[in-house]
Amino acid sequence: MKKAAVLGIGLIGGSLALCLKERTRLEVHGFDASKESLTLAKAAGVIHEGHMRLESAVEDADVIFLAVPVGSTPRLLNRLATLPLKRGCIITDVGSTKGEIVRYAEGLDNLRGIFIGGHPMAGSHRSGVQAAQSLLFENAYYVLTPLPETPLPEVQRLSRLLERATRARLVIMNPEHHDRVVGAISHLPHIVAASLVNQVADYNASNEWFHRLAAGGFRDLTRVAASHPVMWRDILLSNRESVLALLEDWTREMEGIRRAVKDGDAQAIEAFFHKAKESREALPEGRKGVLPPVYECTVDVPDTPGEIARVAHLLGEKGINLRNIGVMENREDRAGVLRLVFDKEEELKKAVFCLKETGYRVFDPDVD
Ligand SMILES: NC(=O)c1ccc[n+]([C@@H]2O[C@H](COP(=O)([O-])OP(=O)(O)OC[C@H]3O[C@@H](n4cnc5c(N)ncnc54)[C@H](O)[C@@H]3O)[C@@H](O)[C@H]2O)c1
Ligand SMILES: O=C(O)C(=O)C[C@]1(C(=O)O)C=C[C@@H](O)C=C1
Repeated sequence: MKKAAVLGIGLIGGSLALCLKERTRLEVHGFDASKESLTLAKAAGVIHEGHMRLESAVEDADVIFLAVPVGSTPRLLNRLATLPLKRGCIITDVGSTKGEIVRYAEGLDNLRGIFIGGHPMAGSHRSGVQAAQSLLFENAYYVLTPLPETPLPEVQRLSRLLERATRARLVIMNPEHHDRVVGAISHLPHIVAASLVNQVADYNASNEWFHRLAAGGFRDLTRVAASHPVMWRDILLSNRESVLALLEDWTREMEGIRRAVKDGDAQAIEAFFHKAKESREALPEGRKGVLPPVYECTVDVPDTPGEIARVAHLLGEKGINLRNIGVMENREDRAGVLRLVFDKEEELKKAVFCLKETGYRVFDPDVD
């Protein structure tokens, strides 16, 4: 493989482009409807080459990634179907929904290339190439949704490429199954977060204390309500069936707790929270769950220049090897949260000790 084309150089397309540039030998070409995004991407070294014309972006490409909102993906697939793509090229996407897109691509007889649906289970409420980062997908699941007739060698070729570039965990799923699961753990939660924020915004309109007093609980719960409205509009419309079924279950759940509160049913209320606490605590997190061992911690640092270098220097002085260091993008209001990854548990332990001793606030998922 020599050339990759990434269509849509935003948060996900830009992050993928960075992964491909940093960890493969592919020449990475970007295409975007926004000239500004392309200019930014080129200037920041996210892509080798930027294109406003789709034809030149995908010409001779061995692999094509579609990274635009899911509502725009079918139109882009239509356009690809009119182009003389390289024989045997792999076309994949990163959309948050899979059923509709995979079936659409399947129906395009003229599409030269092998389509394999994809979805990296990592992201952020931020959007645009400015938010792109090459560590975004590390240790996250990356779902591929090939159909039974998709040639296995091509699925393996794409898996290997993505594994190397993103350092994610590749898994294969049926597209409809993906949509039911991701509907429950991503799409419904985004609706609920947005509805909470909207409800409180209405109260706040006549009394500003609602926003002023909003503390950790509200903020933790609603970070994703700041996500891109167009992206989420498209996701709900594309996964309509699953979302409707989930909203029905959600309404039933809310009715249950409403009734328990109304009836003063202490036992039912406690059981409601008890079940949630147990399930939340059983969620696989980092090395505690099904993901492979990751020896990592996060460190709160002041948002000032030179802080990353200071932490790296401190650890270096103690002979502690850092595998990776990155600024976490998904913790609102904590711009200075550094994620440190180590190869060995003992290195993590030494690092946590030394950082705490120096006065840093460190969060170690195994201890805290
Ligand atoms: N944001 C997340 O957390 C996340 C995570 C996983 C997957 N996804 C999926 O990734 C895709 C991209 O999301 P994102 O967060 O990177 O969005 P984004 O807004 O950051 O980037 C989208 C980019 O696509 C460009 N674009 C939009 N329509 C276009 C078109 N028709 N032709 C060319 N360029 C076009 C935009 O200019 C923008 O640069 C979506 O399908 C989304 O469902 C998002
Ligand atoms: O971290 C976030 O902000 C995200 O919303 C990421 C998130 C999610 O976990 O729901 C959002 C959409 C994707 O398709 C995959 C991941």
